[in-house]
Amino acid sequence: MIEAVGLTKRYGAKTAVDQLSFQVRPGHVTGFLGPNGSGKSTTMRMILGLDRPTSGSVTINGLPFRQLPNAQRHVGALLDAKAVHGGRRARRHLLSLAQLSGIPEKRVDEVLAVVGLQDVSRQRTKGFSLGMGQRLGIAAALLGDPQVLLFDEPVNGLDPEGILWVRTLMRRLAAEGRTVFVSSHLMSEMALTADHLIVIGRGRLLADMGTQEFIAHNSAGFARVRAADNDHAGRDALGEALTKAGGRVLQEPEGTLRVTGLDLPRISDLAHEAGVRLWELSPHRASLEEAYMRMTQADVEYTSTEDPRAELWEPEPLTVPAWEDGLQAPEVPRGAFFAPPPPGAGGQPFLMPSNPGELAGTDRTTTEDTREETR
Ligand SMILES: Nc1ncnc2c1ncn2[C@@H]1O[C@H](COP(=O)(O)OP(=O)(O)OP(=O)(O)O)[C@@H](O)[C@H]1O
Repeated sequence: MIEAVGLTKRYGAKTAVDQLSFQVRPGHVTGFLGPNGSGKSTTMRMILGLDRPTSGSVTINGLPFRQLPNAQRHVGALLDAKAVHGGRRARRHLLSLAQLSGIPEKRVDEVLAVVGLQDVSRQRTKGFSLGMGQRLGIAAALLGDPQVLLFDEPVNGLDPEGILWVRTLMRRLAAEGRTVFVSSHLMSEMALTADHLIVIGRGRLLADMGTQEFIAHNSAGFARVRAADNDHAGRDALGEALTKAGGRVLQEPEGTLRVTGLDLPRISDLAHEAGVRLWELSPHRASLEEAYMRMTQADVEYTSTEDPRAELWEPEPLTVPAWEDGLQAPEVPRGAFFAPPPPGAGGQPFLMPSNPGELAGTDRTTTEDTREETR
């Protein structure tokens, strides 16, 4: 287990890591996310004793890295795949690392086989592609068969087959009961690989929770409701019924409704009562990328003038339908979830359910389960 308590690092006036406290537990792949410059690498370097905290502490299995006896046998890390002397042959490089830690030579050949570099093991690393370099870095991390593994951007430069391989490897290492801590900017990959997330922004902790719970808490969930094609009257009648029942309804360009504030069974009942045939009634849950963008929005240091991320939230122009005209905007409860107001909504907040699992009956169980696991 890795445990950080009040971990802080300042470089002059710059606070790179600010009072971070978290635990990375064995048996899980824990994703470490944050915008550029948010302090991920600095945190990893402090975990590995390469940087000294200004204040606070971080331990691995109860001890600071530098106090771990034969640390390479306990902790393996990939921080910078390019940090290998280009004139060295891959096997020679691993062999010298092994010898420094008293690791037998046969382990070198084992890890070369694990990462698929056995056929190029006698080549100099300066001829290696970025992906081959990553594989070599992962081999070095695995050398001591450690219980704790840290990977900084391990899939950087890998092709789809390589990415799948890393994902499978991480999950296998965690299933063996190891502690796996991995940073990445590839959200779709993190959603598939990590079961727990630690998210930081400007050096501060933003979230420490299960991946599914993170998505549920930071995404604007809604129900998509589509009346049978050409049944415009039915759609309008349904929209009115949903609004009267307390739902908030927005209309997509082709007429599909986005509904918040009502659960799926209730929407189905209301459609039935209004005599409207439905061709679609589905929960919409945002992706990890969308949830992540939403959470870190305020903590991004480097942005282009025109922020392309805005499109992730509302790619299509939504309209407030006629049946919402003249209605008072519902009061927004504290801690509610928001999406940017759609065009024409007069700047009113788009009310999201106070319980993010509310729209998706099945998701609620998942969220609860994840919370249970987190405890
Ligand atoms: N040695 C250093 N001296 C001064 N400032 C530093 C040093 N190392 C990091 N920083 C600063 O600390 C902040 C955090 O940097 P860090 O590399 O930890 O972020 P990161 O989350 O890993 O970023 P990225 O995702 O871009 O790799 C940045 O503003 C960076 O400029």
